[in-house]
Amino acid sequence: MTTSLSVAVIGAAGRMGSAACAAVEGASDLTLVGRYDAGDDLGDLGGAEVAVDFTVPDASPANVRHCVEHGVHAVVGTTGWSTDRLDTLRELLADHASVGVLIAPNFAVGALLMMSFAQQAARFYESVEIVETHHPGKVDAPSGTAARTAELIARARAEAGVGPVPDATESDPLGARGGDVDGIRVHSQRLRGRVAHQEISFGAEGEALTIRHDSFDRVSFMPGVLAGVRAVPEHPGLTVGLEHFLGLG
Ligand SMILES: NC(=O)C1=CN([C@@H]2O[C@H](COP(=O)(O)OP(=O)(O)OC[C@H]3O[C@@H](n4cnc5c(N)ncnc54)[C@H](OP(=O)(O)O)[C@@H]3O)[C@@H](O)[C@H]2O)C=CC1
Ligand SMILES: O=C(O)C1=N[C@H](C(=O)O)C[C@H](O)C1
Repeated sequence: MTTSLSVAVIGAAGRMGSAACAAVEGASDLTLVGRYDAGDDLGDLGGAEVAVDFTVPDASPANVRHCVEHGVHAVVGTTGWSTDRLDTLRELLADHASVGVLIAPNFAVGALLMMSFAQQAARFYESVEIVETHHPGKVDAPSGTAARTAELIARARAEAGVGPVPDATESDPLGARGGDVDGIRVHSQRLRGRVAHQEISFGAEGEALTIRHDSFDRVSFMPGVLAGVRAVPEHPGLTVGLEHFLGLG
């Protein structure tokens, strides 16, 4: 007899949370036992074994703390997990050794491949910049995916001994050169009609390489969310990036 894994969704009325509820309800091996939104008491999370968090950067750490302290594994898609926040979560998890938390900047398999390909390419190109495009309802910039991609590229460049990206800009009073994540320029666009898109442009003498991923619909994230839910109970401690559950990390 197969048993069903019980799942709660926090941020259930949001764009991602509502899609996650539908995905869980559509999976024969999972049972949706709770939907929570702003102002709700998370309580025992309806007896869930795994909670999924798609809320807002300022709320997610407290939600995840609540899950961990109640022995509930967590799959987190919410952005804003800075190094400090991750360190605090690691300390908390040290006291709850059986609990697993997955923080996933992007659940779309193509986005994971895009980041992996970018890491591979990073050491071969002197120049690189990232442009991310999202729907205008997004509250944070740059996207978590762009920030993570920039970190991975910067790390790969540093390991290979590649120097700074060349850039002669001396004056940029309007910030037209974009944000700087670990020395990588990141540009954010917010456009009606878009969902989640990213393009990484590499340049070297006489050539260019462009790596692009598009999520046209939030269904693109759902196989990854469900894979995270199924795998997280088997991975106690903190995992950053779904790629580590898919053999891509
Ligand atoms: N990892 C990935 O693959 C993806 C990650 N994301 C990320 O997921 C997050 C959510 O995105 P999205 O669904 O578009 O955002 P939405 O604004 O559509 O949804 C957020 C939901 O969270 C609710 N909420 C706010 N505060 C709390 C709280 N303290 N406790 C419980 N619920 C709360 C909101 O309620 P109310 O509106 O009443 O405040 C809302 O229903 C963002 O950080 C986004 O970047 C998005 C897509 C993919
Ligand atoms: O807010 C979104 O929509 C998305 N957020 C995540 C991010 O910030 O990277 C993942 C995806 O890009 C969609």
